[in-house]
Amino acid sequence: MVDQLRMFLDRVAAAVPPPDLVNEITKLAAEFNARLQSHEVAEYNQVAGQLIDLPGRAQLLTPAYTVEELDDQRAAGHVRFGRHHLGNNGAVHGGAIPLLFDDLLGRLALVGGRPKSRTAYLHIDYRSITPIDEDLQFEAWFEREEGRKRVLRGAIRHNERVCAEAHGLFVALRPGQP
Ligand SMILES: CCCCC/C=C\C/C=C\C/C=C\C/C=C\CCCC(=O)SCCNC(=O)CCNC(=O)[C@H](O)C(C)(C)COP(=O)(O)OP(=O)(O)OC[C@H]1O[C@@H](n2cnc3c(N)ncnc32)[C@H](O)[C@@H]1OP(=O)(O)O
Repeated sequence: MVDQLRMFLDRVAAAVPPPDLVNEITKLAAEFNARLQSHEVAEYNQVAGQLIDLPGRAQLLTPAYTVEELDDQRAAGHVRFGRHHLGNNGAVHGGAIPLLFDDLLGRLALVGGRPKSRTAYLHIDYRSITPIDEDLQFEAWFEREEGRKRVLRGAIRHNERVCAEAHGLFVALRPGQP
């Protein structure tokens, strides 16, 4: 379902459908929304975003990324942005790139039984165009840990070319802290 929804968002962004088809799809989408509404659960019971074996952990906000290497200091894998994440002229939207890094660095900050943390800051350097519809490689790693503070870095590459780099501070939450 998540794969189909990701594809649907890419198709919606890319298509200029005739009015009859727009009406038909609107009716179908309204029917799906009504059917899902009756199965709504509280945040802590939802599965979207929790399925860590699925690309992008089944969280539709992020692009479908796949983690291929992981230890308690480093993660690496690949990602592909589609038309849904297009900014313009074939390049990924500048807001979609920190979104990916927040997810990657935020997830790595939890690995190895570390307590939950929140992003205190996330700095992005846009080094070159990040293309849509291409397989890109990502890497995330720990720079240092000092008490509750975890400083992580990340990079997205298109083959040998660096597209974007990230530098983030994640602060471990105290018990009961939201
Ligand atoms: C890669 C694949 C791995 C596979 C993983 C497997 C399983 C994982 C499964 C699922 C994972 C699911 C989700 C994870 C994904 C994404 C995570 C995203 C996380 C977020 O997207 S979350 C939303 C955005 N985020 C916020 O909504 C934060 C709002 N904010 C606050 O909640 C507070 O602000 C907080 C808590 C940050 C700190 O507040 P606080 O009161 O607890 O602590 P305090 O202020 O005392 O700071 C303590 C020390 O940090 C320093 N410090 C703090 N902030 C700083 C800054 N900005 N610049 C420089 N230094 C800073 C202080 O200077 C002090 O340093 P010192 O101790 O040296 O004095």
